[in-house]
Amino acid sequence: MGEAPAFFVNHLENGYTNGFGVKSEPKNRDTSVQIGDRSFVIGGNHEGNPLFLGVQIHDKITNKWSSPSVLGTGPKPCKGYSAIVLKNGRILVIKKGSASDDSIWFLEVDTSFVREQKKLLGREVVAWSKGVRGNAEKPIVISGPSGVGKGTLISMLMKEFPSMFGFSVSHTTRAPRFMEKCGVHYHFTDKTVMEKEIKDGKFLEFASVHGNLYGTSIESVEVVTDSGKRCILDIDVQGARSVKASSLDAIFIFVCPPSMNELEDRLRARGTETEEQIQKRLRNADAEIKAGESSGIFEHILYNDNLEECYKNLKNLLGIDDHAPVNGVEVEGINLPKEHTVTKMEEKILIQETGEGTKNNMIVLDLSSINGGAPGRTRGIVLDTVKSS
Ligand SMILES: Nc1nc2c(ncn2[C@@H]2O[C@H](COP(=O)(O)OP(=O)(O)O)[C@@H](O)[C@H]2O)c(=O)[nH]1
Ligand SMILES: Nc1ncnc2c1ncn2[C@@H]1O[C@H](COP(=O)(O)OP(=O)(O)O)[C@@H](O)[C@H]1O
Repeated sequence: MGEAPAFFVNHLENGYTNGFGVKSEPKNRDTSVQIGDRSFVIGGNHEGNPLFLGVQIHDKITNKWSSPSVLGTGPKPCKGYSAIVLKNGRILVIKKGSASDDSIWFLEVDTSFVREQKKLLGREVVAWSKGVRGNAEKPIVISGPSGVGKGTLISMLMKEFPSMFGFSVSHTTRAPRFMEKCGVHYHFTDKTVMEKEIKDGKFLEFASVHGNLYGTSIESVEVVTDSGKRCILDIDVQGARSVKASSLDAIFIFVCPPSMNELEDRLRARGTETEEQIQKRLRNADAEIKAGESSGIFEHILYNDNLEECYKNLKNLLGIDDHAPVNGVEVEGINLPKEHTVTKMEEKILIQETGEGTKNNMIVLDLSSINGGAPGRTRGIVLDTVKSS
């Protein structure tokens, strides 16, 4: 058998001067875990925001408190938490007495994503991801040169299977085209606002494309996946490269034109760009097609010559035919008890209901197949109740 049951919601010694700015008793609601020389205290709220649970770090060696940058959307504060240190730089945080779709959270303190963000931001970083039961189907990344037909193919898919696919609405600093709606085709935004949000860790990826800034916010992907739909991202090759390096486990498809002449004709016929912009897009297309075909990012390359044929090939590689079932979200609820103890047994977390008048049921949280992570969602959680006899 593996390691001995180990549980631990350790309160720090009384009377500490904490990062919340006051010398205080640890509050009942605060929870701390120790990793090496550091304690991570989870409680209170983040920068005075009552809707965002706070995180503080205490370094034993320097006896100093610090407030890390907190990335991702974290849990809302509640009546209490259990926390346990997992492998690979994560802390499992269980909200007491919460419904199962909001009870399991992961605070990443030393994962590759967090290490990368630390380097980028030059300061201490932690990142939240929400635990989600089961596995949604992989998001789909579609790239290809401007005018090749990505938008057309995506629209066909969304029209035919409206409850199966959802579009990740990107942010961009380019001006809206005639008929483009903010929040539907893009979130049209200001460069300084977008740069600030990138700095705040709100984006899964971003890139400068044809002279404008484009990016996928973490939220835009979460909105789609949380609704139980398969998320489609229409992003350029640089963005696809970033997504490939992130925790988002996706399918990567590159769409090629039959020829450069045909691409030019399509761009002109669309009538949405000025001559100067068309020239810029055609110049970039060459490099993009080369990168798409040879970068090793894309598992699938589609040639969009005849539209109907290309659409059929797209559906084939996504494993859907005309009678494909509509995928849904699992809704069975298991509420985590307010009073409980938590024990770790290898990859399983045993949550034992305690307290008077309870049935002493045990809930088993199986983390052996989790995937994904911050920023976004940790998927693949299995939750089961073992009734006490
Ligand atoms: N990296 C990245 N690229 C994006 C994003 N959204 C759109 N793009 C890409 O930006 C490029 C230009 O998009 P757009 O201005 O809508 O022109 P279009 O491709 O000709 O329709 C295309 O290659 C898109 O795939 C994003 O969020 N991130
Ligand atoms: N297979 C095709 N044959 C001819 N025209 C096409 C084909 N696919 C797309 N188009 C047209 O080409 C233009 C560019 O397509 P669009 O979907 O906007 O490209 P993208 O999103 O890749 O920039 C649109 O006017 C569209 O109707």
